[in-house]
Amino acid sequence: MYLTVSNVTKRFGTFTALDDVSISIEQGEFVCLLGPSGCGKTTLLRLIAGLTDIDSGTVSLENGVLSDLPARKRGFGIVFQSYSLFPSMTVAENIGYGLKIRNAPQEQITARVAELLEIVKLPHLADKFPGQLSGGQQQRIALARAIAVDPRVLLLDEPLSALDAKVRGSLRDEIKQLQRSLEIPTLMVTHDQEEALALADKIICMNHGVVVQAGTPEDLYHRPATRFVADFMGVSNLVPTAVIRQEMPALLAERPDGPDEQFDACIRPEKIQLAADPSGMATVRSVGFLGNLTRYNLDSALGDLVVETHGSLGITEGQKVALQIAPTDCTWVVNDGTEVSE
Ligand SMILES: Nc1ncnc2c1ncn2[C@@H]1O[C@H](COP(=O)(O)OP(=O)(O)OP(=O)(O)O)[C@@H](O)[C@H]1O
Repeated sequence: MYLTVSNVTKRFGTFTALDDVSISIEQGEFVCLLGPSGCGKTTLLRLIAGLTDIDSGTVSLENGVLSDLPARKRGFGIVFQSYSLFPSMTVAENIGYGLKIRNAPQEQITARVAELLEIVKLPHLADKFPGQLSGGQQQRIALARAIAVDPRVLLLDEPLSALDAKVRGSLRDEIKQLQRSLEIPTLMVTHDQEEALALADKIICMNHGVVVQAGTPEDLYHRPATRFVADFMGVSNLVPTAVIRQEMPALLAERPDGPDEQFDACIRPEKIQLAADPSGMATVRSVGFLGNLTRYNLDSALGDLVVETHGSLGITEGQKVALQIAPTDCTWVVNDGTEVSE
């Protein structure tokens, strides 16, 4: 383990923002902290950065405990959501700032700034001021400033969320490439599951100040542990055990032991096969064209279901359909009471 957070608790007054949280980041790994607003992601990032005090627990880097080290001595690079460049400094001065306060010689600073401007593909903006740049350009410069000092860890707090969709997508790809080529261990906070799936080697999914599940994007998408994770990772069909027992008992094959209320079946929309069938168990309520996908909303004996297919099946609203689901495509998740979001 490179960076380790062990049993960290943080309270604001009587409110517990983080409750006994433990996470780790390996050398060179890209980790996303994912969860809904207010779940404690930013608080965790700030604790790691040294910007907020810890009530109990430790933060360690390569076995050295960091908890008492002030933020500026941790050697971390940080990029925040809002553009946090120094407005009265040029782009070059912003990028060189960290080296300057470490008393690096001017020619070294100049060379490093030029190198970073090339890396973030903005060499022509060296003499501009932040106010003269677009949001995407400012975040690129903030990234360059954060990596200028060869940080031991890169901390990114929703760096893309203030950007429009197109810029966000391209900068996301650039951050990934940059992180891969520099191999800087990176922790990024996001509430966007698509962003986490696209970027992360490991996703740490949080809710109400606790870690609910940590694993690869594939783990969280295909093998969510709870209803909350299944719902947060995308559209899911979550069906109570009792309903499965009655309507499709073959799907029970892989269910863990436990009372019916304990586990629900999670079936991804792309895992359900549809066929027009006048005696089928489901009726098509609506059909949506999503470009590369077609989405079918069904009323069925399993409840409301969403099914997605590549291309169109030629099935229309009001038609009866038969459903085919393989037991291995049915994941069993702990029923934590989460309501499925619309
Ligand atoms: N300084 C503070 N004083 C009191 N409460 C705080 C403070 N900072 C955070 N909180 C509370 O702690 C909880 C977690 O906040 P945090 O900013 O870590 O959430 P988040 O998951 O990053 O959410 P978002 O995505 O909205 O930024 C929230 O309920 C917030 O109101």
